[in-house]
Amino acid sequence: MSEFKIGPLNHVGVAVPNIEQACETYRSLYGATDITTPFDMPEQGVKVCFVNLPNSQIELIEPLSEASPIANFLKKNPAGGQHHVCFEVADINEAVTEMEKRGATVLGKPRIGAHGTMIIFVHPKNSNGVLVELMETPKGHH
Ligand SMILES: CC[C@@H](C(=O)O)C(=O)SCCNC(=O)CCNC(=O)[C@H](O)C(C)(C)COP(=O)(O)OP(=O)(O)OC[C@H]1O[C@@H](n2cnc3c(N)ncnc32)[C@H](O)[C@@H]1OP(=O)(O)O
Ligand SMILES: [Co+2]
Repeated sequence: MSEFKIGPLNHVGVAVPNIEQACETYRSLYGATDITTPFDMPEQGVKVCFVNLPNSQIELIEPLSEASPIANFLKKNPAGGQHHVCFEVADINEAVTEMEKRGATVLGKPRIGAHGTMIIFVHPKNSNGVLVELMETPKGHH
């Protein structure tokens, strides 16, 4: 087996029905001060922003339409919920090859994520019910 392994936790994705209200919760309930302005990622079907923390990020995601990959999740969890965890990897193509070699189901093809690097998703059935995102480490990090 190759030496491939996951790196640091980059973010925890949280699906929310209303991103502005969720930002307000992190501000007023938890005192978060560094929250980015939400922006649309139509190719991912979500509006997204980040609650920046000293050691990681919470990624808030709101569906842009019924066709969003998070639409079903929010139907089942109308108040929102923890949606995915994201680990950094050195090389996304190596990640795809190794995940598949190790028997995991990679969902779709590598695509550009919200941090500007390539991402993939691994089906929750492969990791104890947790949807896992793997993202290439941004240049200049670590
Ligand atoms: C902001 C951009 C980017 C970034 O840069 O960080 C992102 O994070 S985008 C995040 C949103 N995008 C994605 O999630 C893409 C990958 N996801 C998918 O392809 C789908 O969401 C899915 C995982 C295949 C599920 O699709 P869905 O339409 O919900 O299918 P089902 O309802 O049939 O679900 C199948 C099965 O999986 C369970 N499930 C669904 N979502 C999750 C989840 N987030 N965590 C854990 N489990 C999940 C669902 O309950 C079903 O289970 P069973 O009923 O037991 O079969
Ligand atoms: Co994400």
